[in-house]
Amino acid sequence: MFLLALSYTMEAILFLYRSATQKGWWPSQHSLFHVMILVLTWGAMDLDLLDACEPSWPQYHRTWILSSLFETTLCVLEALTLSPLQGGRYDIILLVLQIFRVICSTVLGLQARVQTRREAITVQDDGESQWLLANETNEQAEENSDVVTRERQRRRLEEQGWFLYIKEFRIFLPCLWPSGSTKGKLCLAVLILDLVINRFLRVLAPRQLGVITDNLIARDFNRACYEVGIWILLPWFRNTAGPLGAIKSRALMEVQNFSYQEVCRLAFKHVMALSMDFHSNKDSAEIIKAVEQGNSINDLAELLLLKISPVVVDLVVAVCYVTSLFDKYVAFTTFIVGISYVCITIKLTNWTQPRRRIYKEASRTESNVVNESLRNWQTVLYFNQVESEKDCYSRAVQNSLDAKLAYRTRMNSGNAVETLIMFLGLLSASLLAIRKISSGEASTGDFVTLGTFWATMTYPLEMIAWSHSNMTSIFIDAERLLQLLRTKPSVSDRPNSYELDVSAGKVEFCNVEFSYSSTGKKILNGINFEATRGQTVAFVGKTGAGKSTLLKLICRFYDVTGGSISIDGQDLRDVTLESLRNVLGVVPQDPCLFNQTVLENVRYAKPEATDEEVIDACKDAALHENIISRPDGYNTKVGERGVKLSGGELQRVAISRLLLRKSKIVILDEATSAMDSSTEAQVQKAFQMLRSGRTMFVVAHRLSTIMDADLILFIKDGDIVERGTHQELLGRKGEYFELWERQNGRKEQPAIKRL
Ligand SMILES: Nc1ncnc2c1ncn2[C@@H]1O[C@H](COP(=O)(O)OP(=O)(O)OP(=O)(O)O)[C@@H](O)[C@H]1O
Repeated sequence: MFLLALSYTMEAILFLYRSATQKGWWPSQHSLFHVMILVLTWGAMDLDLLDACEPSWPQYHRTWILSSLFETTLCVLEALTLSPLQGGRYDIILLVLQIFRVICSTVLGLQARVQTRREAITVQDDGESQWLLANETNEQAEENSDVVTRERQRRRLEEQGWFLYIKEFRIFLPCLWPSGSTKGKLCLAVLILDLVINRFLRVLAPRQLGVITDNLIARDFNRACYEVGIWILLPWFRNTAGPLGAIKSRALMEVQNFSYQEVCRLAFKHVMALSMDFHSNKDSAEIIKAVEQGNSINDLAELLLLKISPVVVDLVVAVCYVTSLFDKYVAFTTFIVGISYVCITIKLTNWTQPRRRIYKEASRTESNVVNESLRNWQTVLYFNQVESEKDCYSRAVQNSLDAKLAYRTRMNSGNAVETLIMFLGLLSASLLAIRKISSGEASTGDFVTLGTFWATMTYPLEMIAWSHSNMTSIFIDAERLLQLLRTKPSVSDRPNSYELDVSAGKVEFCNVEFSYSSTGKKILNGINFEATRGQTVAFVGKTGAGKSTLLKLICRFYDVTGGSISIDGQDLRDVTLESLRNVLGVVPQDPCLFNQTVLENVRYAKPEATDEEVIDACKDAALHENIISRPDGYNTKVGERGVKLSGGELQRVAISRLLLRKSKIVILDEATSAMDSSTEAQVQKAFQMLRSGRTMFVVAHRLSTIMDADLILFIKDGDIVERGTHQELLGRKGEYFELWERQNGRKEQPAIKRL
């Protein structure tokens, strides 16, 4: 850095000395460009470094690479203009100084690159471990929350720059590349071909206008008419309604459809595979929104293929073409205006982004508020809170509108600055071109060509800047989906997991301990018992004792934190989740139904079941009469989550599913709690039939329903405090006996403390 500064000082002294002694005080055109480059180089570096509160290696990397590019350009220009005859001592010293600076900035750029990579590896390790930590210890409903993760991603973007940030999105690559589809590949080839043809057409159209102007000035009208014909034809070819445009649109649609489908599939599959701790901690509206916004990643295909890659080609072509028309100075002006435009636009976009984030957040909150209120409509009415909900929603809408206004204001200011740069650029290029025409080195037609071509040249520049801001938006929208995809399920198949083989149906709990990661509180403390085929094990105890948790562990919604659960000697953690869930039949505490017909809901348990099988299952579950009494019978729609059914009917639909599926291991979590006693008695009969040949686990508060269980476990604060059959437990006269007596009215219920 010190050497570079020294070289610049020496150069400044030389420049002043030479101007004063050899060529007078008026600097040459070449010297002016020289100064311009210096200002731009250091301007760009300062902009980048000053922008960050704490400059980091990626920023040094960017600035040195930029500096090295500018210096190399300058050096080449210097070498080209230096003729051996004219080149005096000072010019040669100047050239040597420039070569020195090229070497210095390149070395510094490479060093910064190495440091950037090192930092990246450290941060990645850190990130990975945090994710793994998150999954293994499952610490975080909160830490894993959107706000924290988004904030961390935003910080990473600021600290590491775009390159490393974009790298994180590589998991979307398979969705964008149609590897398995010949049609998709063909469409990509069409798009690439269109790009190549378009590059030629972009230059030919302005050139044609110049040729027409020259012909008109030369009064060669016949030739001018012919050239006009070609001139009209060229834009038509390029037009979206032209033949090329139509083919391209079709191919683009295919590619976009492919990526859209792939992203949706990937997101859905991943979210469905996530574990219960994730689903119980996340707001489903938030997840849906994330998947929806993640679809904007599809636009990436279009952006990368059709917007960014052609821009580089267009810029090179523009510089070469303008050089051939006028000279390297006009071309260089174009180039410099382009670079400044892009740099400043990127800076302005970064300046606008925080407001965009706030706006997005506010609009998400707005949709969450309305979602929550609608979902809890009944609760709102019970507590007469319509007014307060309305106020809350109005506030959310107002916040969203304010945030939108702030974002749009910043965006418009940025646009004004960008347009100003382009106007100034056009002005300088036109003045330089007029100088060439006045000296007879270029024709009037060339000026017309430049004017028309400027619009063509500015388009790629605008496209780079637009792509940057658009890409920022795409990535921000996709951030949420990225978080989801990076969240690994806390319960998943182990690398060597195998298919569960159930023969004796022996389920064994061996010193099982468990605590939910979100609270860390121990729920189960060393549970031991076993059950074999044909046996029914019932869990009883006070609410919150840990009964449902035991059932969730059999389903492996969570992994035990101590001890083990096995089925026929196979540890649940070693078998595949799919094979485990294939042998389980569950009636949960709060069954959920799809908003479909009763028939479809029951058949969900066994898609290949015939209508007769479904009806038989419903009859066994004492549901048949209720269904046929409805006008649409089995085709009655049950409403969202089954709201059109009573609590008892809902439970019976769930029981019908279970009876239809005939699983080897049956789990009933207060399956009949919402039924009247006569319906319950009918359902119990069905359970009696189901018992034989199956291992059954039952949680029940009404002890009369589990009296004939082979083993009753009384759970208290995560421990089995009593075990045995109904008669044995009654004989023990312990906690179970007390509960039984209370339920049968022979003992007083504990007094409810009055407030
Ligand atoms: N997802 C969860 N995260 C954290 N704690 C939980 C979670 N689910 C349950 N708990 C807690 O674990 C304890 C045991 O809950 P569990 O549902 O197993 O009780 P239970 O005996 O089935 O109660 P009930 O008879 O009321 O259904 C309770 O204190 C409960 O608050």
